[in-house]
Amino acid sequence: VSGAKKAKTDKDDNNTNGLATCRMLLAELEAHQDAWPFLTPVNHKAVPGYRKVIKKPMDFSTIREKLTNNQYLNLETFIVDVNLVFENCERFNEDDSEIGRAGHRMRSFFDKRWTELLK
Ligand SMILES: Cn1cc(C(=O)NCCN)ccc1=O
Repeated sequence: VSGAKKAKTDKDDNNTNGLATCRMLLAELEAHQDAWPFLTPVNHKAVPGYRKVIKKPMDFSTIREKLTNNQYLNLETFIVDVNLVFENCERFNEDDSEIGRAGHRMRSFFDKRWTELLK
């Protein structure tokens, strides 16, 4: 019947909610040589001012945890968290610093990859 709704299963291989794409993108971010500042949560005890300045900390291991716990509805909600990593980095670090430059390189890598994958 034309109106019959297709039952959604996790075997839904047309990747409708983009979670396979999220897994692929996160694996590439984690493997990138410039990922080191972003792999784990910033240690706010070791980084003065971080907790006060950055209201919504985010890092790749937290994103991995959320993905594993099925907390991302779709690619869009995943991209919001990845962009939060880079926004926090730009807010807290000088552009002309090791971590600032790593953040810019990671952001341009990510932008290029997800736009390629979505085409
Ligand atoms: C993203 N970010 C990371 C650090 C950091 O120290 N990371 C640990 C590296 N081992 C400090 C400030 C910051 O914005």
